[in-house]
Amino acid sequence: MVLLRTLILSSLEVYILIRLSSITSLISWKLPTVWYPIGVIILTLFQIVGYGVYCWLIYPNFASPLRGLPGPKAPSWWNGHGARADKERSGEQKRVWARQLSINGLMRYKGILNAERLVPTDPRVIAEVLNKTYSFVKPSILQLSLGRVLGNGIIMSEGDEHKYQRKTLVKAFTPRILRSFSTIFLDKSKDMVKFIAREINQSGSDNPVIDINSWSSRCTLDIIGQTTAGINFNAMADPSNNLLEAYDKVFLLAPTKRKSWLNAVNMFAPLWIMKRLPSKTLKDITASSHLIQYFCDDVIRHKRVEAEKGIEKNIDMLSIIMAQNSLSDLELRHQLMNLIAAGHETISAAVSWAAYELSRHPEIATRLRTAIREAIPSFESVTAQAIENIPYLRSFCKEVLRLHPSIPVTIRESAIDETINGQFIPKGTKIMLFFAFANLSEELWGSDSEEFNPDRWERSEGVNASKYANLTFSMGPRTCLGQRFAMIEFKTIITCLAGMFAFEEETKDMVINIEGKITQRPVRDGKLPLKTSVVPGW
Ligand code: HEM
Repeated sequence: MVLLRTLILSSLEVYILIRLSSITSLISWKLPTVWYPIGVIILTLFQIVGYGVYCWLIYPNFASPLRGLPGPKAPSWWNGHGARADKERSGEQKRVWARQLSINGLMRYKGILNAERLVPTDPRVIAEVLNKTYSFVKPSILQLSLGRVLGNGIIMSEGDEHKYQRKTLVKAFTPRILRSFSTIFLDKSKDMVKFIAREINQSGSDNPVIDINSWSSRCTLDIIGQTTAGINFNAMADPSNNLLEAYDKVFLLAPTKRKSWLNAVNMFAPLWIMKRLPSKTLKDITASSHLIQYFCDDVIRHKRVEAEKGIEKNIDMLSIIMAQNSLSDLELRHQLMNLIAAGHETISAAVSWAAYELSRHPEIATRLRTAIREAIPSFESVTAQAIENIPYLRSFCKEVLRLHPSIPVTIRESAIDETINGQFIPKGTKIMLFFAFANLSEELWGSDSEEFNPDRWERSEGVNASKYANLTFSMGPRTCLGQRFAMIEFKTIITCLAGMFAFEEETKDMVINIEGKITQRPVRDGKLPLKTSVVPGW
């Protein structure tokens, strides 16, 4: 668009120049026609370079209406705080800056090539941005990268389209439907426990090292397949499952150095360039993305045939959405891909964090196991109803999600000139919403806000004191549609895992990285290696 505008402008300028020169006889000789397009190209290039220099050096330093906002001094005159500041996803560095500079409202920093970023540091200001939903939209760069694999489903749609899609999808999340899913949550969680117990048995050791990331990912994929479309991905029984591999590749779940480079290029380069890059990883991603699309199309086709024949199977989200007859098959494919993506990795990350915290806090693990076993006498007798009545389990799960939100940051871009906290925000400004400013706020949660302590949920501060204290599921018109679904599923998986097993770090104070493209989880060499043992007597 910018290029087209510049081209039109340059053509006009060349035309005016030539007209003027002939009128005022500034050019006494006659230019051959071939020079006209060359003139346009040269002028266009000049203007593009000029515009680039303006955005890079002049706008952020001398012209931006946001330049007076408080923020850290950039270490580089040409590259602000660099790409690393943009990549940091937990918000830890931004919280340090806000604390050092006593900023409580809006902070500004310069990212890669001096690009301006705003960071609301007060939970109320984060909420204001989230509530002005259609003024602050998902950035176009995200549309390019994520939209490319997810299609135009509920996650990436905006405005009236989003309202319409949400109204259609919300019918698949009613309490009645969620109740019917609890059997699936339970069956799959129990299957996972049996598979892990078998792995322990076969290892010949009482507490072998098990990759919990792999199990959490496979179990949650099986659950989401069954609940969204009534299909069995079979990821737990078959770890070499095509679809599981495809999801890993598309979402770059265990990024290698090479993959992170591609990821960065993918953020900026147009699709036709990405498609032509001679890279095996990229070809794999495209093939995987196609596999997921074909798979979804196939499921939709089958459902249509079944509906025509009047075959009624178990209830699932896709059937409920299709029964409304309001979406085309292509739209259904996009929604199905969105639901599988949104509901798989998020819970999988939460389960990994839960196991990691259990391994680091044996006293909490013992207390949780005792609470579960007191409420439910044996593994075979676990029921959905019993799970709902264990207060310490609820506190434990909420604390995991508070301290380790599966999606720690979300980005918005102003679609129009707007205001935040009374400050004028020009169109196109990028705003980084780090949930840690709420979830880890000392003001809201006390001086131990960064510690893992499920007991805080019994006290009156934090979430009871402010509705902005826990933003793990975001808020406003785009708040997580699957929040209740997620809580029931999470509690079910943790009941089975923590009720049956004890976890221990592979080595004392094991160093982990926090990785993932959209969700964040604890990782060591691509895995979460925890010593796992069966605790007898259940
Ligand atoms: C621990 C689990 C989960 C967490 C922490 C979580 C968190 C979030 C967050 C933070 C957003 C807002 C993202 C943004 O605006 O950029 C979101 C949106 C969404 N989530 Fe979840 N989620 C979880 C599980 C689920 C599940 C299980 C489902 C469905 C089965 C789901 C479906 C969705 C959908 C459809 C949206 C888009 C809503 C919209 O834009 O209107 N989520 N989630």
